[in-house]
Amino acid sequence: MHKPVLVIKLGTAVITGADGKADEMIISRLAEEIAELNTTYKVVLVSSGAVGSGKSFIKNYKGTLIERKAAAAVGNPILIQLYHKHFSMHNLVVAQALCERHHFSNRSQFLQLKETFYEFWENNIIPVVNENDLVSNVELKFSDNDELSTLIAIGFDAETLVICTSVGGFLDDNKAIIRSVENIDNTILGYVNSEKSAVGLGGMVSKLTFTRLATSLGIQVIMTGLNQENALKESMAGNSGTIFKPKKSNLKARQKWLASGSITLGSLLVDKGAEKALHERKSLLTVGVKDVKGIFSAGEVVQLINEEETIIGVAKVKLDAAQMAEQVSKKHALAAHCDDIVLF
Ligand SMILES: N[C@@H](CCC(=O)OP(=O)(O)O)C(=O)O
Repeated sequence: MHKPVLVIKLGTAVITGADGKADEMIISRLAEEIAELNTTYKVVLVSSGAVGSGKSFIKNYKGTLIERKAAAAVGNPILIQLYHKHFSMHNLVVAQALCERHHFSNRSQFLQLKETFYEFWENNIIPVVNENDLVSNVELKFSDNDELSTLIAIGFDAETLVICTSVGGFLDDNKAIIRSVENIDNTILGYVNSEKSAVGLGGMVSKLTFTRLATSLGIQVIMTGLNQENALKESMAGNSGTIFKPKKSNLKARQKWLASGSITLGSLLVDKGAEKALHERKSLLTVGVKDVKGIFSAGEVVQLINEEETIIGVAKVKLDAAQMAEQVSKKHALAAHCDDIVLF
């Protein structure tokens, strides 16, 4: 039986209580629901909450980056033990997958990750993913687990990404949950404020950015809370939370992976001539690159930005950021091959 991939992202505020510790009631309910969903989907859990679960072990914790790293390293095993405890009651085994950015920006590393996840599913094991905070420095961090779960959903060509949040869905100006969103247009963007939960990293702005990318690549995104019985089932049936409808996408798996690079940190500013050539399916030469931003290695995916500062696509580059910067506007070196470029 073909099982589509279902990615479920759990924000810090939905799985931890006021004391910062993981809420076992929520995890137990989740285990019950996932045991059922596991019969029809290949499930991936992306769980935040490591910092919250570990921060009480760090003296005078104030939330600096180094304290967060240490707290996450303590909190991750605590969290995974809780998942193990509650999921094993439903004969489900969990595996911990701590990811870093290069596991996504480098295609061969991503394919290794993918192979291992398929091995998990073959063995009826549920991967529980989190960022490997311990070794993620400022420049290379994911912005938050909304980003990580989106990269996973795109890379695995998921049918659905469920983002579980403490607000229970996407709210309009009257704080009422909008049930269904066809297009993330200016009206929808107008409802967003930049508030975040006190404990999480990502706010609604980040959720909407990633939701827009995922839906544009054919993935249905659902935002929901978890504090009611059958929360996942109800939201997937359209009875609670918000469903963001997917767009039709004809991109192949590799092109989707390339497109997911539009949320990486590097970018190339291309001139008008190069933009025209890209639309004629030509490769990108360094002479058409006006500026280089961010840190990236050869073989990674970066955004392509035109002179009007619009993101026009993504490219897997042949040179690293320093080499690219050295060649900018001067030489006709190959910056990205046309097969490695996806325009939006
Ligand atoms: N890796 C961090 C997750 C940070 C994060 O993205 O939190 P959230 O915005 O609540 O999903 C942790 O486990 O605490």
